Amino acid sequence: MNSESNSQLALCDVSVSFGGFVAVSGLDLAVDRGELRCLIGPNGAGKTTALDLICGKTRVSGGEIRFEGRPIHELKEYEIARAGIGRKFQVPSVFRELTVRENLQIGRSHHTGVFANLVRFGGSTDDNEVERLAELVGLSDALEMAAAHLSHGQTQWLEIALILAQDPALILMDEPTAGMTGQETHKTAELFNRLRGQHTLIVVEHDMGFVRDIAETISVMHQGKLLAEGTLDEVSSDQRVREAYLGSGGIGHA
Ligand SMILES: Nc1ncnc2c1ncn2[C@@H]1O[C@H](COP(=O)(O)OP(=O)(O)OP(=O)(O)O)[C@@H](O)[C@H]1O
Repeated sequence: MNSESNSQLALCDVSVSFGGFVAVSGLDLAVDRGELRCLIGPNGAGKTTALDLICGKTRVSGGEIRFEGRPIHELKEYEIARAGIGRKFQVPSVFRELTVRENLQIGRSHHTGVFANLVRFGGSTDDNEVERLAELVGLSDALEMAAAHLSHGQTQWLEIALILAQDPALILMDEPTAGMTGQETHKTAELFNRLRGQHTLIVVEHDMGFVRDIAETISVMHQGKLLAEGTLDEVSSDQRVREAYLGSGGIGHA
């Protein structure tokens, strides 16, 4: 396990309740720079809520979250994004009527105003960066295609490219392979392996085949707490983890 003091991200004794229901309770989690951390756990374990707390979508009721050595749990969502934390939600937020290229051009811009951004673009540095991002996520052949015509998997990759366009130090991904075909899931694992080390990634995922393809350290949550941490083999042979997954068909069927 990482030492919290040296970690890029550290959650220390973090809790949150919703109208009396404790969704996250005394959660400790530490992630090092450049790590690809998988966060798993049975339904309702508090995984999405943990991501919500890190990115400021939900406020902690207790405890502390530190990023790059600085407390962030009292910052506003946009301030946390500016500090270098990007979040991919389950529902993509691409501009469906615009092409992949136009989406990426907007994603590259730090200015607001969609059409103003389109007009001011066209410089070769930005073009190169847009093409590099498209290649990274496997969308080079789809650059001139309207986002509305992309497959589900391609739309998710475009969403990932839009987050990468902001170059966040830490990226939070909530079930990135949900609804993908087996082939799309495999390509997503390849993409994550390419991103490994360049950004810190925290990936909430139920697909254990995908987790096996990308995993280094796995953190297992149960009932709002960190239950176990280790390699996939270590956590899947942990008796407490097996018990937590009872009733959901076991860890392999989470
Ligand atoms: N805004 C909210 N208001 C009330 N309860 C909530 C809220 N958000 C989450 N919860 C509850 O907190 C618990 C943890 O939810 P969360 O979505 O974080 O779990 P999860 O581990 O991501 O589950 P899953 O794998 O099913 O997505 C659940 O019991 C959920 O119903």
